[in-house]
Amino acid sequence: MGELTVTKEIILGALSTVQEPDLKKDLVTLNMIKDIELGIGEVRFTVVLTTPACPLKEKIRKDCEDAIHKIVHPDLKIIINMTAEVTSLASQDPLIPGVKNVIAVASGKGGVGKSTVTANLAIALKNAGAKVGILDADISGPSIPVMFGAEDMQPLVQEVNGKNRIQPINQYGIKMISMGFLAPTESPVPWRGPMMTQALRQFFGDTHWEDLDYLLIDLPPGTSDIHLSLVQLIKVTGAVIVTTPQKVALSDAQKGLQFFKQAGINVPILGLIENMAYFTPAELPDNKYYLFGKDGGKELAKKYFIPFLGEVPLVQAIREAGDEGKPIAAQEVPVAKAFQEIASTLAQRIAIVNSNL
Ligand SMILES: Nc1ncnc2c1ncn2[C@@H]1O[C@H](COP(=O)(O)OP(=O)(O)OP(=O)(O)O)[C@@H](O)[C@H]1O
Repeated sequence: MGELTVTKEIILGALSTVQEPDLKKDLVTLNMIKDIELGIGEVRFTVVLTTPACPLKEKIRKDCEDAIHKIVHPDLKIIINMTAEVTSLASQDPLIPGVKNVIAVASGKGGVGKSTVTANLAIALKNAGAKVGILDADISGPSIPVMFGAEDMQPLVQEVNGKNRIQPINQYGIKMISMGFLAPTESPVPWRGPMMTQALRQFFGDTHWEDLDYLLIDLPPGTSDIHLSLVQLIKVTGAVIVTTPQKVALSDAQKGLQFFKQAGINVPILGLIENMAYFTPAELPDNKYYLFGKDGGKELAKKYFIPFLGEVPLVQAIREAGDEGKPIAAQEVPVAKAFQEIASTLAQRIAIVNSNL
């Protein structure tokens, strides 16, 4: 490569022309370039993405290569190590110091598949390499234990730093806590508001969550005392709204999202997911039947200027997987891809919200 002297500053100069497409700033300003090492005719460095689920990973890699080839030298060999460090809000909550992001998953109407979506998104984020937990905040009607085939499991209580802490259940790599692990589900306890708030506080503060990139909160349907307690107890990164496309569900979803948007609560809406968007029979995978109407979720997202995170079809396998206790995203089937894509888009949105754009 002749007389060329490449320095770290020259490499940084080239990389400062590469934009992070979502955050709209260059990689150097965003502090995403680490460990530059120069060798003979080659350069190595690390790009630290804001989430392992980043869908733009390959684009960013290619943009770095192109910038260096164009600005520094066309023949320089470039070895890039792509890693990720999930970002969090400026101050993490002292009640859960190791948890980077708290994501509320809400719906207006019951039965739209909020718990199913929570369970599958958790697994999809974990599959992408993130550390994920689920807090089942549906205190009086928990469904997470059944969906994870963990209804007979009981969390241990262990002393950590002189304090008794609940050890979350770990199933398929997801840490989780639910009232379903602690109280018998067949004899429903008549829960009152303050008791629920107390239980929720324990789920956050007395559970040994350790380090998590994303803690997903499966909220009860509607807007309840629990919703209010959640936003009062903890700093929530953002909320995801799950709806089905039919009118009754959409009008309830609207109420759900208005709850988070109201003054004094101000939780950013990360986006909307349309579940049961269309029916696809297993034997005719290319056929789509819009049983509940078409694009209702998309239109609602448009109306409220919130991102549309994606759609999940109504397929028998999703219901069966939930009933069998192994969410579909944990299985090697095509429909798992829908959750993987939504999880990437969601992770991207979280990074954007955290960068205060
Ligand atoms: N995309 C889907 N395809 C097929 N079945 C689904 C789908 N999404 C959810 N289901 C099924 O619908 C039922 C309700 O789902 P789920 O319990 O997740 O809803 P929910 O909104 O959390 O309900 P709740 O009112 O208890 O909060 C479950 O049997 C689940 O397996």
